[in-house]
Amino acid sequence: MTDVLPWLIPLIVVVVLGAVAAYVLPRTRRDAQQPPAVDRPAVAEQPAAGAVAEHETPLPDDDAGPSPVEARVASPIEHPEPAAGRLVRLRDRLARSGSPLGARLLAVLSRDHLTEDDWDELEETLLLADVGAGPAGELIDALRTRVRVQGVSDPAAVRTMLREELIALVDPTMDRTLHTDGAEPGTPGVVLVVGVNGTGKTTTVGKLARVLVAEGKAVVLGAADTFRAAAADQLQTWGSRVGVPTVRADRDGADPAAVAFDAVKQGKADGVDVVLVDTAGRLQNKAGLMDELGKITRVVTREAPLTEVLLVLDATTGQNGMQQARVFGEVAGVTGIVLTKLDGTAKGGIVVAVQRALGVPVKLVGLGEGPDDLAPFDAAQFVDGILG
Ligand SMILES: Nc1nc2c(ncn2[C@@H]2O[C@H](COP(=O)(O)OP(=O)(O)OP(=O)(O)O)[C@@H](O)[C@H]2O)c(=O)[nH]1
Repeated sequence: MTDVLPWLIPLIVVVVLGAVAAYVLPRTRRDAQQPPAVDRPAVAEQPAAGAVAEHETPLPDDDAGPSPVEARVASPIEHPEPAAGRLVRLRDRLARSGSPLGARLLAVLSRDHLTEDDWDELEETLLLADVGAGPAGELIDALRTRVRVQGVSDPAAVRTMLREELIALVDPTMDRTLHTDGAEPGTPGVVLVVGVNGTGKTTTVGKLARVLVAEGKAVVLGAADTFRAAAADQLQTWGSRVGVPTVRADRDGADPAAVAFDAVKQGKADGVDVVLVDTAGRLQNKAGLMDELGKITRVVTREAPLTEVLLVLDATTGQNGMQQARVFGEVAGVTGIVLTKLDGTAKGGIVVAVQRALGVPVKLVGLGEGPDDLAPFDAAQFVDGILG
């Protein structure tokens, strides 16, 4: 035994050292490869002297609010297709959901001699599709007059008339341009996305970022939904797929106005084309949340003018969306409507009703949960989708 000891002890030391090295070294290397969790932007500056003093809406830096952080996530970058022409998918989606609107209208109109009951049935069909009483009555009157005056009974001709009247009702003259160009030199376009809970705001911001990237635009996302913990992660995931950074708060429940402000500030500093700001879902009867929305609008405007305020409405909620639309219109100065989940309803008439209620156009529609299921709205394509 004493003969073995002199070489056994060094051997044990070598084996132990080897085991320790095998455990520690790979961990150290792995840690060195990890990107930092977050990348803090410069501390937000005060706006220029002379900016409007507003005691009830302190500037983000005065808020003891969050210090928003910008997260850039490295992952394979996707190259989405441009959005033009996507609305044709509506026909397929509606066909799958058994769109009764177009089918029922055409079934009645193809009858030989249209009676009073037939016209009532047509009007009822339009009402069931959420067109709204006023517009439904207008369409029936216009169609009735044309059918009578022109003495048309051929189903194909009646169908053409119906198509024309529906297009007129949806109003092809409305300007549906999405305003994403900066309103002033050196400022990005700023798009604020608002609406009640679960309508699809975050999803829409993510899809819209893809549309803009497909157009070759540089985009920054602002995760001003600090109310729902997972919303910022959800948004960041959308952005990272197309190489778009997300400015977010470093803690839940932070001041959303501060995050929105920092996102726009960051976008301006980076010289991007568009900043898209997601906000928390809010009920139109919750005064505090609606005040908060007003504050976001005012604070963001100090950094750059808002170029578009999009109200996201869930098409499946039908007429309930009308009251929401009106209140948001008053508080947030809505300039365009995004109607989501149009794939999940046969009641496309809500397009007409909501445009009438707000006097602003539907600019985009959601046609599904897929990343590229957001389509620019077009009156004729929409009606063709409904009529099948
Ligand atoms: N079928 C369908 N689902 C959609 C569409 N747009 C959004 N969704 C789904 O609607 C659900 C809610 O979407 P979110 O984007 O989380 O809604 P949100 O308005 O941000 O929600 P809050 O932050 O809670 O207010 C998700 O499951 C989306 O996939 C659409 O056009 N069609």
